[in-house]
Amino acid sequence: MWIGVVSLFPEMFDALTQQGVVGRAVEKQRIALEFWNPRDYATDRHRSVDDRPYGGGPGMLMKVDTLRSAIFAARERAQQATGLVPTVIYLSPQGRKLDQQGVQALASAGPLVVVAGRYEGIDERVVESDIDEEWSIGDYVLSGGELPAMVLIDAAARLIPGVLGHQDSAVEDSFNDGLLDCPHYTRPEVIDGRQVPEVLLSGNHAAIKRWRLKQSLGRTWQRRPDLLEGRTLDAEQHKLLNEFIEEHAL
Ligand SMILES: Nc1nonc1C(=O)NCc1ccc(Cl)cc1
Repeated sequence: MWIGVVSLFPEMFDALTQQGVVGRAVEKQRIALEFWNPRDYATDRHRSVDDRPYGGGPGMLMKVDTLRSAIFAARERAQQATGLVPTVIYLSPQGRKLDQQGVQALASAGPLVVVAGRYEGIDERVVESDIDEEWSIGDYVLSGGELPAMVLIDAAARLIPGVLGHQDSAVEDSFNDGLLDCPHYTRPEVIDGRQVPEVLLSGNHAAIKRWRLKQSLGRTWQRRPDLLEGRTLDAEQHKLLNEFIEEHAL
């Protein structure tokens, strides 16, 4: 997967590329990550990359010409590297809320150019003319688009074949099948008098699989009933959820 990043702080992305799943994916060339910094296109003595907002008000906006030059360069490179026209993504609280389905769509959308903004925003005409999709990672205000960009890249990278060690860990991840994750346990067997559920020590893999599905269904019902709304459960899942509800009926 080819991802271009437009950012004034490309070094922030070291957090993504220097270790972990995405780091290994970049090393194994499952993901190509390239950066364009608008500051490299600044022509004035101060190398300015911000500009004042029409209509006044506090704060600055990203300077249009340096931002657009960086986006164009990234777009050009994407086509040269992949032969495909990239999808240009802009992260902001005004965007479409990112969820696992959105991540799956972006991970299979061909090359991406991700625009990480700074200051108070970018000119609306740049959004209209150069941005294909605007996405939000949540309803809160951050200081820039770099962290949201890293969230998106990390989530998408996990879905690229061969990126995760054992592929099934991606499958069993919560939200992969639209349910919350089941509880997890590891050594020691007892923590402050709390024991590991017997079934997990039984070696009965069918029972363990069943227990985990029941827990996922039950926790989703308890904590995020909205996730169950758009979903039809098969007979087995209905049975497990009903068992869970009976066991947890107050
Ligand atoms: N929440 C979010 N989901 O995606 N992005 C955000 C966010 O707060 N971005 C901050 C931001 C975005 C653009 C610019 Cl120019 C400046 C700051």
